Amino acid sequence: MSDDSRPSPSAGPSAARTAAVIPAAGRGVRLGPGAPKALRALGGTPMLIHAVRAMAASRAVGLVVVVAPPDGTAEVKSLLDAHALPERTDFLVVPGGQTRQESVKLGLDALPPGHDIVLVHDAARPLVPVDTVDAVIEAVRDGAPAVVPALPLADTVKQVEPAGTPGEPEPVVATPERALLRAVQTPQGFDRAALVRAHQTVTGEVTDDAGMVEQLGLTVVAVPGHEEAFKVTRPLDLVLAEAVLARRRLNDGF
Ligand SMILES: Nc1ccn([C@@H]2O[C@H](COP(=O)(O)OP(=O)(O)OP(=O)(O)O)[C@@H](O)[C@H]2O)c(=O)n1
Ligand SMILES: C[C@](O)(CO)[C@H](O)COP(=O)(O)O
Repeated sequence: MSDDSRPSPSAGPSAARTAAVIPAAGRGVRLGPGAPKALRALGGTPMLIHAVRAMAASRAVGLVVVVAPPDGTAEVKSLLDAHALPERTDFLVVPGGQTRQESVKLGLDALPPGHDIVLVHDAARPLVPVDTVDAVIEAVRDGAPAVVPALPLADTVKQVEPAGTPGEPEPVVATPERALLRAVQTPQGFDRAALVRAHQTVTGEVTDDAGMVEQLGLTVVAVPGHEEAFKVTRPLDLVLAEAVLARRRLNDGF
């Protein structure tokens, strides 16, 4: 899986101080009918296993907490047992909640002491490269309380007055300056205490964990994301993910 000769933020005495929480409890409604999204196959292997391997590929990550569909913890444990994973990494499985926010909180609650840096990574981003994971960890180690991998946008973005009914025309009210915008990915990396405080105090709808830390008034920094860290959300994303995986296998010669 990982190249042990690669320099990594994990090489060193504090190697086990980073934990990764993987929210994997969503249904995947936008992907269409079927098993919970994280359990669906990508290149013959459940998406969740790809995401777990992506986190464990970083030598900095000593523990991975998988937040499973509430009725799927036993299945997720069996999947982790059945697939090859690095021996240096510990794994925990906990049941998730009704929202992503709840699921991340349940993962955080299960974290044992001793991990000062926490990554939160969507199971739905199975193909994030290890260099991106390491860059996020490095930026947290350098002192940022919250770090997001982010990419510039290819599309122009419009702010609209949302129509009540899907398909109805929506008045455009503003065009934010694209050069100032970024599309944010995961893993997002955190000083553990800041992330825990955010999940204890911030209420209301948020779509990512860094946004919660932002609401505490703490600094969030962006590091370069990666195009292969895209989120598998709709059926076409699955086609792209299969293609990326096929290209990797070709390049790796298997
Ligand atoms: N109650 C929830 C909802 C989402 N997630 C996780 O949060 C990540 C990002 O969410 P998204 O891509 O929106 O997944 P789903 O909620 O499954 O997708 P959908 O909205 O299409 O149902 C996914 O790894 C998903 O499993 C979670 O752990 N618990
Ligand atoms: C956390 C996230 O992946 C950052 O882009 C995203 O906000 C999750 O959104 P979702 O609608 O819950 O998939």
